Amino acid sequence: MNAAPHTPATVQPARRVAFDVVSAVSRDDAYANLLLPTLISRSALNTADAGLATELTYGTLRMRGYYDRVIALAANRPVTDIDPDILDVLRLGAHQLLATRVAPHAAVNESVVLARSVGSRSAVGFTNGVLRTLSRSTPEEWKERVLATTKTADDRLATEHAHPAWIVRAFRQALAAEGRGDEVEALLAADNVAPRVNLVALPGLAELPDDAERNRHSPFGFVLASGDPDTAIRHESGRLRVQDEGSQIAALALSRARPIVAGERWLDLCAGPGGKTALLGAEAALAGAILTANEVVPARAELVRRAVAPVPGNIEVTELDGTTVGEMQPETFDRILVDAPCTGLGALRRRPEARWRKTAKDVGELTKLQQSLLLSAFATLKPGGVLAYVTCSPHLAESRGIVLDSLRRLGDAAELLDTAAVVQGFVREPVDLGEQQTERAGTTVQLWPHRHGTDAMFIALITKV
Ligand SMILES: C[S@@+](CC[C@H](N)C(=O)[O-])C[C@H]1O[C@@H](n2cnc3c(N)ncnc32)[C@H](O)[C@@H]1O
Repeated sequence: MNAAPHTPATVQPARRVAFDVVSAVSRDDAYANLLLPTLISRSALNTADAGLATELTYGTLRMRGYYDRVIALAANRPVTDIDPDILDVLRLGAHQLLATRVAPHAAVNESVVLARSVGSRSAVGFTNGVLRTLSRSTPEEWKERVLATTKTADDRLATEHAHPAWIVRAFRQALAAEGRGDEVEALLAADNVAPRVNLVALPGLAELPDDAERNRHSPFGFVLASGDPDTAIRHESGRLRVQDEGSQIAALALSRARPIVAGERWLDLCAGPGGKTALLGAEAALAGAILTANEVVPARAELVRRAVAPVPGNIEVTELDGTTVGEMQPETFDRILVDAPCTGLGALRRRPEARWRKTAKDVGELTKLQQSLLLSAFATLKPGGVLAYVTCSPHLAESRGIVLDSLRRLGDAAELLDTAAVVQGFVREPVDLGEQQTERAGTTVQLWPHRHGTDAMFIALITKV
């Protein structure tokens, strides 16, 4: 057997953690953002090792599709013919060799030790051989070779930026709808850069800290120039929260759609885990509105209760199926947020494995639920009230498609508001929204990671005539 000389005897703890997470994601559909912190703490990794484990895990999961194409070339066989555990070892090794500063001999040797702990003797030799082949060419040479095997322009983009081709097509269509189809590559690249931790200071409840670097658009959003976000959040007992800037803009689009009259009743129909509820609750409390939150999954409803604990106003949290609320409580609320369950294609930069888990089929199933939640919300909206339909997906079927279909079904009873004008009215800097498509004088808003530095949130404000 030709295992490398000087191979360490045991698997380094950071690499063990990274492998355990990557393989649990491949095998058991585990969520890396939940499992990784658990395993880091169980293995008592120091800060440097925790950083290494995080980088190896997230980098490998994010670029998995690309690494598989490289591995197939280096191994001279399809990755489906490779033992799943060994394939995960190779993916971690490929990430170290192609995208990190880990010394090539260390990347190969550590991978061989890992392979020995999970595979047969022949698998150890195979791992050694494939990674040595890989280490003999530069990352640029591998990229050239892999891209030479692609057949279409979209396949090339999908391969280079490690996105499934159906997602590339969906992104291109959504960008083309606003005359910006040529931005698709910038969007794919933005998805591969982990964003800094973004926070919100709940209005009326917390001040921006001294070392806050303010968000470009959200009046309450910031990142910390220095210091640890967790410490700042603990210090402010939840009045500072982690929240993407796009989510803040979506919640504020509803609360700022028109002046608030004291005593208004608001509903957050799909509230879990409660990020937007907390911001809406703070806005409601400032103006004397009464917020109810609803979330059908009990464990997530519990997270909403925790999220709103620091917010005044006794926010009630119910656990109803949102699709039934319209029938049960007709014409009850003045403002409603429908932050619908969606594919989450707008938040891929924060969920590295999500792109490989979703399929085009998920879109069809979700649109049925989205449509019925929107129609139920419209039924529980008072005449003259405002509803915000929001998704963290730019897929046209989940965003504009649902809105246009609902407007068609609701006829003269519903009107799309000028959502873009509402958003431009409260943001700190004007938002570049591309070409606006108007629908009976109304507009929608689509935010983008590459253009706005936010998740790709979609927002449509609808009123009941
Ligand atoms: C996109 S998430 C909401 C995120 C939340 N607004 C926030 O900012 O933290 C959608 C939520 O809708 C919930 N949901 C799914 N089906 C539902 C239904 N039929 N009725 C109410 N909530 C539902 C999901 O459990 C999930 O928590």
